Amino acid sequence: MTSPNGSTDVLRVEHISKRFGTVTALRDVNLRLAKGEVLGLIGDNGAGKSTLMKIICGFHQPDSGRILIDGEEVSVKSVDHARSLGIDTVYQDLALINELSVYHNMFLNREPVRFGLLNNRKMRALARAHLDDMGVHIPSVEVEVAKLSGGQRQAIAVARSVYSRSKILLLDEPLAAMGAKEGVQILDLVRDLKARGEVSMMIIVHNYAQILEVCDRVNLLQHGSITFDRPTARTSVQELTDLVVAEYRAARNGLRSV
Ligand SMILES: Nc1ncnc2c1ncn2[C@@H]1O[C@H](COP(=O)(O)OP(=O)(O)OP(=O)(O)O)[C@@H](O)[C@H]1O
Repeated sequence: MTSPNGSTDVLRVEHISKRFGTVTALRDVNLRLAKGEVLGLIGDNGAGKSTLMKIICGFHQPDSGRILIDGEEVSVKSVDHARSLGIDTVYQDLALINELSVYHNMFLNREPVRFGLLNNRKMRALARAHLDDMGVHIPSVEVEVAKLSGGQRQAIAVARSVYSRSKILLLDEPLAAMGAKEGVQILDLVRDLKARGEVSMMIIVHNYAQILEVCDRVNLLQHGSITFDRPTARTSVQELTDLVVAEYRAARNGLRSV
C-alpha cells in the first residue's frame, strides 16, 4: 500500500476502537507507518498510546477496526503471533531475565542447539558480533543482565528484537527512568537502526525535543483519537506543547468532555 508521500506502508491501523468497561481508550484511530520510518506517538497520560501499541502487538484485541501489514489485513491474535508477523515490542519492563547473562537473554526461546545441548560458544560469539554491529557496548556478554545499567538493558532488548528480524519495532517509553547519558545511547541506537532502513519504528516518548530529534513524523493522540499528524520537520516543541495545553484548557473550561 502506498502512502501520500509515495512510500510503502509497512503498517496501517484503520478505524480501531477499544473500550475497557465504561472507559473508551481508543475511538476510530487511523495510523500509518512507512517502511524505514520512525513515528513518534505523543499524548497526555491516559490518552491511549500504550493501548494502541498493545493492540498492534497482539496483547489486546480491538473492539472494531483492522490492522494491515504490508497491505494485507491481519488479525493479530497474541504477542507470539505478532512476533511471527515481524512485530516486536520493547516495554518499559523489557521482559529480560535479570539472572541470565546478556547472551542468554539475546537468544531467549530460540537458543542454538548442538547435539541436543545449548551451544553456548556459538551464542556468545553471535551475541558479541551482533551487539558490536549495532554499536551496543557491553563489557562482556557473559555478565548478568541485573548488573547492567537501565540504558544497557534497554539497548539489549532493542538489539534482541532487531536480531529476531522484526520489521516493525514498537518502543513504549524506552527512555523512561533513564539518565541523560543512557537516554542518548538509546536515541543513538534508534538513529542507527533508522539509517539502516531495515526496521520501521513507532516510539512513545514524553519529551517532545527527543521526538523531534529521532522521528520522521509525529502523531498526537488525545482522548483516544489521533488529532495531529505531521512530519517532525514541520512542527516544533512549542507547537506540540501548545496543542496539548490547549486541549487541557478546553477540557477544564468544559468545552470538551473528558
Ligand atoms: N487493562 C485495562 N483495563 C482497564 N482500563 C484500561 C486498561 N488499560 C488501559 N486502560 C485505560 O485506558 C485509557 C488509556 O490508557 P493507556 O495506558 O493506553 O494510556 P497512555 O496514553 O499510554 O497513558 P500513559 O502515558 O500514562 O502511559 C486510560 O483511561 C486507562 O485507564
